[in-house]
Amino acid sequence: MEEGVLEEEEARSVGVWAWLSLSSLLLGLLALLWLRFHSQQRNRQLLLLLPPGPSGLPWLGYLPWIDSRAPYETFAELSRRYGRIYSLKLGDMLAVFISDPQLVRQAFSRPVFSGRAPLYLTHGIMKGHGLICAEGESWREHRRFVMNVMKQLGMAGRRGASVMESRVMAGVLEFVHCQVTDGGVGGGVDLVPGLRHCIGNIINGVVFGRTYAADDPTWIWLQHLLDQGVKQVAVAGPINFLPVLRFLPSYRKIMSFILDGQAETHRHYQEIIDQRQLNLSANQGPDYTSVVEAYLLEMQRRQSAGIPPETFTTVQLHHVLADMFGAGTDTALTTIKWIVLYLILYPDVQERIHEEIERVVGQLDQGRIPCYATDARRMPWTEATICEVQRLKTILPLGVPHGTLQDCELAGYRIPKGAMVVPVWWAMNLDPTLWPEPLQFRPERFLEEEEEKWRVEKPEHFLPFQCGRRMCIGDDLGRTLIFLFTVTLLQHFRLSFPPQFTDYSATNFPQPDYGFTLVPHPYPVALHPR
Ligand code: HEM
Repeated sequence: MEEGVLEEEEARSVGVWAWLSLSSLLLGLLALLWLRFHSQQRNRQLLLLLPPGPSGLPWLGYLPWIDSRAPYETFAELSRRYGRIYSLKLGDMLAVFISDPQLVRQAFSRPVFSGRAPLYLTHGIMKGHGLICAEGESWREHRRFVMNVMKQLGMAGRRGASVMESRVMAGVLEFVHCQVTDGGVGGGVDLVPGLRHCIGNIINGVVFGRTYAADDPTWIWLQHLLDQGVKQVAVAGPINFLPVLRFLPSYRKIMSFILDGQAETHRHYQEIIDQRQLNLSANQGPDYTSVVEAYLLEMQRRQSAGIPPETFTTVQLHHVLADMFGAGTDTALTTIKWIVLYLILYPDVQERIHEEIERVVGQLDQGRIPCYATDARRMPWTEATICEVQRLKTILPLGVPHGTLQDCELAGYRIPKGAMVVPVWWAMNLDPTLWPEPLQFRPERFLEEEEEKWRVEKPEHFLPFQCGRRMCIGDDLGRTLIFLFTVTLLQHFRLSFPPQFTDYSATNFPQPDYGFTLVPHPYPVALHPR
């Protein structure tokens, strides 16, 4: 009996040993295969060539050949010469330019392309803080968090419209009423100050949970910083690739403007944060109505759960707020400036939109205001016109560049770690193989006719908010804002140039200004009440 048990145990332990040896053998084999695969991949990558492209000068690279007023034209021209992917040196940095939407999609969906290029302004000044300049775990956590907050604020509440849409509509109505009471009717007015104030305040509401009066000195100063900051950052462009330039007197002035502005802004943000903190403590509730409140609640939650405050810090909060304000205000404002310009240049398109407004929203005296969630899909001409302006006058003609986190391969070429990857939207959005007669303004290209009704059809290669892992997180807010401004403005006014203004025609345009975004040359607007 005992012998039987011993034999059985012996057999079992032999079985266990055999099983263990077999599994270690298998694991060893797998590890070997994995190592072999990766070294093959690595060797393969080392054998691959960089994308083709023009050579440049030592130390400067291709910088001397770039058109400083319109760099997007230089890079689009090179796309036509070298094809859908090319590379060149900017100072010390390798830059890879892509002008094929499929390839942009393919690259930007991969984690290895989700970094930001190591530019002096993003890495040297912003130090990778915030959202736009961040990489790695801090970026992932903050992106997830802010996207969730934007979703919550964008959801319809118990009383119908979402916090977001109500805020947008309040800003739009303030803007339109200012135009009526300021006497801009019939004569020429500059819409930009009013637009900047109202769009800025919409973003302020979402980001900071507060708005400013138009004559508030702090707000005037913040708007000046945004306006000038965008221009100065563009002028400081070469510093990104040749940081040593910052010691030259002309650049030193720009750098101190940027750095002093940043320090002052963060000081002001801290006052808002302290105020929000007091409000939260008084309300004692888990609800928030702005990004800043949501962030403070998250910091509290992490503290009570004993999570080390490594990424959700006050410094991060300052940068996230600045990123949201900057990214949201400038892009939406610039898009609306282009839309108004095209509506004036193409009165027949303006009239079609007005017909849609009358049919779907109704005349002004009927008193209804437009609603993005319900009206947009019933107003295809309006939607198509907005898309066509976004295509033809791409406000970010070189997108927002990414950076590579590791050596990798794309389209059969080697892309080294730390390269800047630039989508050349200026070339893609004007590519005749994607958009027939690309220089023509034709909203119909976004429309399909179905049972005598128009339907908006956006091709896959239309990507104004870019795509993939870093795609814009304010796209919904941006679309809502642009739609509601356009529709409400046209519900109130017919737009034209004042008779004496002849700087623009459909075929003759003054050169746009290029800073961070592509901005139309200023123009006055005559507002004719409907
Ligand atoms: C017409 C309006 C807008 C346009 C055309 C636009 C476009 C873009 C583009 C092209 C990017 C780069 C995406 C990438 O790197 O792949 C971006 C990123 C971003 N946008 Fe927008 N945007 C608009 C409105 C907004 C608004 C309203 C907000 C928020 C208030 C916002 C917040 C951001 C942020 C935080 C990022 C950085 C995302 C990241 O790096 O992960 N944007 N936007």
